[in-house]
Amino acid sequence: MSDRIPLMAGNWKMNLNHLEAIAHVQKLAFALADKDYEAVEVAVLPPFTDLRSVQTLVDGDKLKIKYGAQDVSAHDSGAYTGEISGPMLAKLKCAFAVVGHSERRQYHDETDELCNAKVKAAFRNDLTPILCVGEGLDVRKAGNQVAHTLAQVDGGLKDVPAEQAKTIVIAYEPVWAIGTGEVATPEDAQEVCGAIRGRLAELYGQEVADKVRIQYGGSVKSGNVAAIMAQPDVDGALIGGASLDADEFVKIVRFRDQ
Ligand SMILES: O=C(CO)COP(=O)(O)O
Repeated sequence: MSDRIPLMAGNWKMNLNHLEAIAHVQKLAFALADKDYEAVEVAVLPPFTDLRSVQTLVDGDKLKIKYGAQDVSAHDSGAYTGEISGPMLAKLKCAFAVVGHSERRQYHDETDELCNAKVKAAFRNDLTPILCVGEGLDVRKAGNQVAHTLAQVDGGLKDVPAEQAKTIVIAYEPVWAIGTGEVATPEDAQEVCGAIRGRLAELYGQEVADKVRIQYGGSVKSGNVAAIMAQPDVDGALIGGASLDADEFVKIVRFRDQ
């Protein structure tokens, strides 16, 4: 048994405006009890425009739920129209910043080099990066999922010191399993998550590798989360669609009861 505390994070993607966000977090707060937060770290990752409302609610009611952003600029300030900086997110007391989600890699051409700069920007601003990695269907069919994913881990962590690396969260999200209802089998998830931990051990030593939380993401639901979480190198889940349903998300948080 590892002493890594599972991280269940809801990636809302481009869903829920700030009023809906308040209602949703209130529902979660009402349903979740102290014992849930003791067993699992619970986080929501709303769109940028919701973050201030979520912060006000969490601060005002001293909620234990954490929150973060779905992206962060590689730059801390300046002429970067449309970007949101690490200092801005830190000022809103975000705990996390997602980096390199496959939808950003795919639709915004984000490279490993840019993801690396974003990981560093997150660390520079005391945000925990959730670095997303994972292969597409072609790569999976060719059996190259491990090599492909490890190259993304190498790229994202380039020149990141061990002191920082030990606090990163890595999310393995096979692209073919995202929003498709097609879940990787628990064995598929373990194969790649185990390989990621092995690579972290090569890069930073076993002690660091044992501290890093590795999430699985891709069509996670209350019905499949327990089997995935039973894998030794899976330390949480990054949940898209199912995180928009408060009851379902709470069930996922309580994966041990499923
Ligand atoms: O991309 C994901 C989370 O970041 C997964 O999305 P789904 O849970 O909707 O498949």
